[in-house]
Amino acid sequence: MAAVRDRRHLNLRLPLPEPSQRRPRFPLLLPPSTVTNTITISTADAIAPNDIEKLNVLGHGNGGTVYKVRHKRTNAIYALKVVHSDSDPITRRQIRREMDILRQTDSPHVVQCHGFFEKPSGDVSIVMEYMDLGTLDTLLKNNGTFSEPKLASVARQVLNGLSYLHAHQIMHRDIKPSNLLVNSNMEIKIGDFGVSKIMRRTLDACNSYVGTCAYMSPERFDPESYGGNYDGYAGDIWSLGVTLFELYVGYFPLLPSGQRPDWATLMCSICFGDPPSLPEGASAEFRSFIESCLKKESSERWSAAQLLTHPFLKG
Ligand SMILES: Nc1ncnc2c1ncn2[C@@H]1O[C@H](COP(=O)(O)OP(=O)(O)OP(=O)(O)O)[C@@H](O)[C@H]1O
Repeated sequence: MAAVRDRRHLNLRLPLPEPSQRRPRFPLLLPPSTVTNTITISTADAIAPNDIEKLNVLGHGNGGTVYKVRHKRTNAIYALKVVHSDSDPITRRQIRREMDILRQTDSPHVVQCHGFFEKPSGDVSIVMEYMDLGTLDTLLKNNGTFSEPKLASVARQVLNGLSYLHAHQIMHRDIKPSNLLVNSNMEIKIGDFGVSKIMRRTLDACNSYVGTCAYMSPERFDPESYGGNYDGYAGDIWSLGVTLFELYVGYFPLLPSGQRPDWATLMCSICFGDPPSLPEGASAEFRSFIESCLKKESSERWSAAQLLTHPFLKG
């Protein structure tokens, strides 16, 4: 197990850089990527960073701090993700990657981006739509577990987002409750593209070890045992299956309830254990849906487009 040999620290989030990765070419017209001191809300309404007032901190991620902000002139509310100039190179690379991806995505199921700016000080910021209920992780902690009808709605929306991303050769690689944003219309949008990857060629290798370990598929933990390069699209589906399972039962399903995850235990559970089974009481449709996401063999896992036709989502 090369993966075991290579890991010395118990770190659930392992964002290793990809030295060979270059900024991708985009098929769509993009805003200028050079240093700019303005935020482009629309071509007719560009605002300077000074036009934005920070209201409060919404959260901290590996990649920086997210603030709730107000546009002073229009009163519009946004979320502003800031990575400071003194952040480590990996973090700075991640926010640039996120900017690159958000520049070319346009889906109701992917968080919308309203602009970017980079201050002369080196701080890099992304202005995003504000999702007023936070993330699915917040909802789980505050409101408890999700019913099957609610999960079907979550699954349908996330799969629409994944289907869009995968059709554009973008793999998210870090699907988990805290990266799925929610608003009070119960719209779910995929966010945090810091470790995502755009596949420039169909046969591009995708073997970097990034993302949050707990939600990683078996073939990402141990690519050698699973035939070499992993399929990142199928990896996103595995992560969605774990996420939905967790929202249903209220705890991370791949470890005994309450156990603190360490890397080795996780790896054994994901790579050598059977996929978890839903508790009694789950419907046959939901059980079948989760099984279709959590096939250990990635080639047997359903794609996002296939899952959108699953009977569980028919209601
Ligand atoms: N568009 C948004 N609207 C409202 N809140 C947001 C938005 N984006 C992020 N947040 C809040 O900020 C927090 C931090 O987000 P961020 O994307 O930086 O990191 P994360 O996904 O929580 O963590 P990690 O980087 O470790 O994956 C989120 O958990 C969420 O609570």
